[in-house]
Amino acid sequence: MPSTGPGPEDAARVLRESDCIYDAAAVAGALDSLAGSITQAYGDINPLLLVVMTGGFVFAGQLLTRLNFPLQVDYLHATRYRSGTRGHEVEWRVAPKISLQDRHVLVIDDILDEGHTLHAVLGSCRDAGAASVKTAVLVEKLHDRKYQGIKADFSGLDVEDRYVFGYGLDYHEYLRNAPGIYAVPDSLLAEDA
Ligand SMILES: O=P(O)(O)OC[C@H]1O[C@H](OP(=O)(O)OP(=O)(O)O)[C@H](O)[C@@H]1O
Ligand code: HPA
Repeated sequence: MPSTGPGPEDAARVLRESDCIYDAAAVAGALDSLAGSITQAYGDINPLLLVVMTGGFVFAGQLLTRLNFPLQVDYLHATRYRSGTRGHEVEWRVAPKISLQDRHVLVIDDILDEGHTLHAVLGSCRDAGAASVKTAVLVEKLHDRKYQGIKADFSGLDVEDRYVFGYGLDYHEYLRNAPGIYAVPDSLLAEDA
């Protein structure tokens, strides 16, 4: 539980006052479609799926049960937003335990926003000797601030340029469990400043 910043009552108010842009059924449809594309690309090549914690765990969990082929799973923890809503430098907390050498690696994260996190993760996977590295995100935010024009190889849902939460995406570490993708009104975000 965070010691500073918004608390549970604030999170409840944010959930009440936010816009649901994709409900659970829409997310499930996107997951089915992503699972189909990922199965086509990876079904025969024994990939290593690398989940970017913390936000990637809900997406990864729901995606994995839709993938019916041999694969291994590991995780790493990199964070840029820490517990807030504004980005900083990418901070490494936990590295993968399984060797990436000569593996086909699929990096799984909740969102591609400005792309600094995925850019850093991709670089480190290549440095670790992966045979190939691709990325899958549940949500891609549409704006022109992408770091070095980075794109996800597999992407489920587009969102406009607003702070979003749900399905693993947090609002000050809360609301990762929200059963849809929600956008926070700018007026509430301004209260974080
Ligand atoms: O494209 P970017 O602008 O780099 O942002 C995307 C990253 O930001 C979030 O992680 P965060 O740093 O908030 O850590 P968390 O997963 O623990 O919430 C999210 O889970 C992505 O990893
Ligand atoms: O819009 C967002 N929501 C939650 N986490 C994030 N990390 C980057 N962008 C976002």
